[in-house]
Amino acid sequence: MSAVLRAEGLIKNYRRGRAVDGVDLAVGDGERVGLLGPNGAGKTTTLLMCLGVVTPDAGRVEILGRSLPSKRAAAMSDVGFAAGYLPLPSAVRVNEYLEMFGRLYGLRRPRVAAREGLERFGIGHLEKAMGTELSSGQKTLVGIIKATLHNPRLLVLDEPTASLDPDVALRVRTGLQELCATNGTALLVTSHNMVEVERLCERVTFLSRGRVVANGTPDEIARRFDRDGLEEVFLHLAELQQTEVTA
Ligand SMILES: Nc1ncnc2c1ncn2[C@@H]1O[C@H](COP(=O)(O)OP(=O)(O)OP(=O)(O)O)[C@@H](O)[C@H]1O
Repeated sequence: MSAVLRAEGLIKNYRRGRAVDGVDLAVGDGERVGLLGPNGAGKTTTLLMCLGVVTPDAGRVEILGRSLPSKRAAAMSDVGFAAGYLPLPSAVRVNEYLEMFGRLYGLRRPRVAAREGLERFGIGHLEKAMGTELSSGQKTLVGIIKATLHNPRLLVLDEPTASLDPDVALRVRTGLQELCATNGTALLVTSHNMVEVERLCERVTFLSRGRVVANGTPDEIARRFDRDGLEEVFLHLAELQQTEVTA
């Protein structure tokens, strides 16, 4: 399988210490990968280095064969990014917001793409709503739709369902599964919801204290740690991380 994302030896130091410590991460064409780990494990920092938003102290990142940072602009035309914590402007309507991004992406029919995205994630009725009229879950959905308007080869999602109730989270998962199946979009997603990751991702990379501690299918990882599913592996790793911090 050819790689849409290949990151090698990523290191990032902050004032209080090393956040990411030699991470290798790859996402194959059309592959759905979960990046997991306890709070502070280095997931967001790793994602932001893969997107060229945070500059690594060491290591390299390639997206579809284009190296960051020199080829970042070209690389990003094939990437979409959404996160639960990204704000949405309040003074525009949802369709205006999406169409504006569609035009920035250079789409020939931004209105059609916006409409399709809204239908895919089950919020067609919010097309004319103002940003101020949306719940935080609805804002998250609009952010994901924005990130997928240009049919990216790689979709990066940081905690996409963090603030969502189970019904909306299911809608996000279903929309993502449909998108990936239809367009062959590869997915790199962080989440603290292990059930969601088990359903959505074919492969999982676990981080703990900035290092990769496991990489494989959810079943392989559960077997390797002799645990019943990802939830138990997560709890085990979180406990180890906490023990190391307090030791
Ligand atoms: N901009 C920053 N400046 C200083 N330290 C930072 C910065 N961003 C992250 N860190 C530190 O780097 C470490 C990793 O943070 P990161 O946000 O990557 O973890 P995470 O796995 O995404 O955590 P969470 O699950 O809580 O979102 C943490 O110890 C954090 O305090």
